[in-house]
Amino acid sequence: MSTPDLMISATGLVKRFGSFTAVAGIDVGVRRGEAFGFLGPNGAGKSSTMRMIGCVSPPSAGSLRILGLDAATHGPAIRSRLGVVPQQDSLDVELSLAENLTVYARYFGISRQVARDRAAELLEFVQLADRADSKVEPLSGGMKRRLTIARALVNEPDLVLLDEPTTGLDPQARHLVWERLYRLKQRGVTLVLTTHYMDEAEQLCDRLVVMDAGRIVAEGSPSQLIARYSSREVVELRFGLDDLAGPAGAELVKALDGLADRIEALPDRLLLYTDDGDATTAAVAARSIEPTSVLVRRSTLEDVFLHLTGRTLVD
Ligand SMILES: Nc1ncnc2c1ncn2[C@@H]1O[C@H](COP(=O)(O)OP(=O)(O)OP(=O)(O)O)[C@@H](O)[C@H]1O
Repeated sequence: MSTPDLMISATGLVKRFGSFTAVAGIDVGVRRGEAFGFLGPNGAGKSSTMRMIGCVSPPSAGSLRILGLDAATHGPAIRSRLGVVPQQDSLDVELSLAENLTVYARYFGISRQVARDRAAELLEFVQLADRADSKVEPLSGGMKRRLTIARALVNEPDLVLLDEPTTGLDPQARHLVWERLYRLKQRGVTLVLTTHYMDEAEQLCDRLVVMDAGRIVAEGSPSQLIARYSSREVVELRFGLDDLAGPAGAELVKALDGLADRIEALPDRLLLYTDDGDATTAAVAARSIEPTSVLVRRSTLEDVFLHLTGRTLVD
């Protein structure tokens, strides 16, 4: 791929805090128009990576080019062309929704009239037009998030960075944010987001990297990752906690030997990775094993993460 098509190009990117290495040498290439995700648990190094990409935190080592420019030498020029949605909303609660956008627009040298028009358009886009003149304070978490997204679009960026865009939101509010982000992508905007929600990554990302302890442990589209690191289906067998603790749990796993490609033991359930969930369920029953419940589902990125790291994404 030619360099102009790469919105972000990182090679051997490192972030150290004193003797601690938060990002341990990662290579990333993000193409124009795609939605790219960093998926990983808390502490994986996602935010540290995003802050380097946002040119607010200098890399400790490695090379980083954003929009074709060197992040080390062109920070202000890059920042002026990015949209940033930080993990914590930093809205001015004293101002109205529209004023939050117009005041922010001034940082980019956008004229008052253009800022006013753009604010009206963006509030329409995030479905908050009817509250343009209300104060921010009483808004719900989901509305504040949408307003923060609108604010990030004030300078008409080609590249928007979103750090955990829906953390802390209820399911309905999350879906609304996903839907707006999807529309943004349809308009040709490149989205880069971090998340520790596998469903968010599956919904939004064309391509993603799975991060753990500062490193990239896998890369691909959600379906490629699932095909590569998991089976088509998963049979979840739930048992009482006592059934799975210690030797009893080990006995159970042994009793299931040969029924699945792979078995993962979690504190409250066993996961059987298989291409035919119903056949596996029948085979379990034939061995007179009696879990408290059985669920057959398709594999998700959560299963990919579990396979790669031996841990679940969300505790
Ligand atoms: N300013 C800092 N000084 C020291 N350590 C830091 C600093 N910022 C982050 N870290 C550490 O670096 C590691 C990676 O943090 P980071 O915030 O990048 O992870 P994350 O994947 O974004 O997780 P989260 O979802 O919790 O934000 C963590 O162990 C964190 O404690």
